[in-house]
Amino acid sequence: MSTKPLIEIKQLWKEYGDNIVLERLNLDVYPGDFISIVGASGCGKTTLLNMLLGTEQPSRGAILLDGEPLSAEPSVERGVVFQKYSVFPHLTALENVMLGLEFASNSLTSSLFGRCVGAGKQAARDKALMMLDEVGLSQAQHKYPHELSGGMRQRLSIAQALIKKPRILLLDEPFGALDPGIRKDMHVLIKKLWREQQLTVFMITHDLSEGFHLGNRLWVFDHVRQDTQAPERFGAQVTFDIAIGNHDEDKHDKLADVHSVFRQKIA
Ligand SMILES: Nc1ncnc2c1ncn2[C@@H]1O[C@H](COP(=O)(O)OP(=O)(O)OP(=O)(O)O)[C@@H](O)[C@H]1O
Repeated sequence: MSTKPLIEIKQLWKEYGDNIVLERLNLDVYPGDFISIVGASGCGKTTLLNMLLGTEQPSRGAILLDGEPLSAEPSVERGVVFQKYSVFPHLTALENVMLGLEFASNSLTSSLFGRCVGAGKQAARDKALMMLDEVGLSQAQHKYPHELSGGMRQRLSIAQALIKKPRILLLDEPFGALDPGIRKDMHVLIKKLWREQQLTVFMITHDLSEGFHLGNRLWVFDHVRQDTQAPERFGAQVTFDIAIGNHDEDKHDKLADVHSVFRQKIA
């Protein structure tokens, strides 16, 4: 693994009015890290993801990408998948993935709706078909989202996020709404894509086992300081940054060690 951080989070604070959500985060993230993020509801996990995506800005401090301040809006370097599917209901699976390419090229005159014709459109279509194949959806290319199962819709969201070949993938409880069996299939898929596409991944989860199974690092968000009279007075921090590693046997032992400590903190 590279010794140079891909992302540096430096003295980062996020406040909404008087509500201090996050305080003084200092973290380095390396290319190829898969960071699982856990913590109690409302402690700022999604807020951090939004800052990494560029839809929210830090109140103080900075996030650096390759040593440079992160651009103030989403870019092709960062793909995102939410728990609720972010695909468009009136487009087929193939069209949804092609639309992902359009966002990447910053052209709103899309190959679906306008100018991009001929070779360009065919290339976009071929790329989208390959991506659908990667996520196991080639048979469903002409289906609309409402004709897909929950797991298939999340596969489609992942295809849409990855068609732009981002270096960073942001996952906000991506499998939270899926049945356990389907979740397992999704774990296999996301691990495969992480390795093949050499992604750096941030994944919020409420399932500690899932976080351990997928991640090579686990961040636990918690409040170091508490004021019960004024809960908004102190922000959450990353209180533990646990190196989980990549070997399933080691993970199993470590999970058993920390399960009882963190169980009540992440529910
Ligand atoms: N745009 C916003 N304006 C004002 N307050 C906000 C905004 N976004 C988030 N917050 C507040 O920031 C805090 C953290 O919210 P966030 O969604 O990041 O928590 P979370 O850890 O992801 O929670 P959960 O696990 O329930 O999804 C909450 O108090 C929330 O009300």
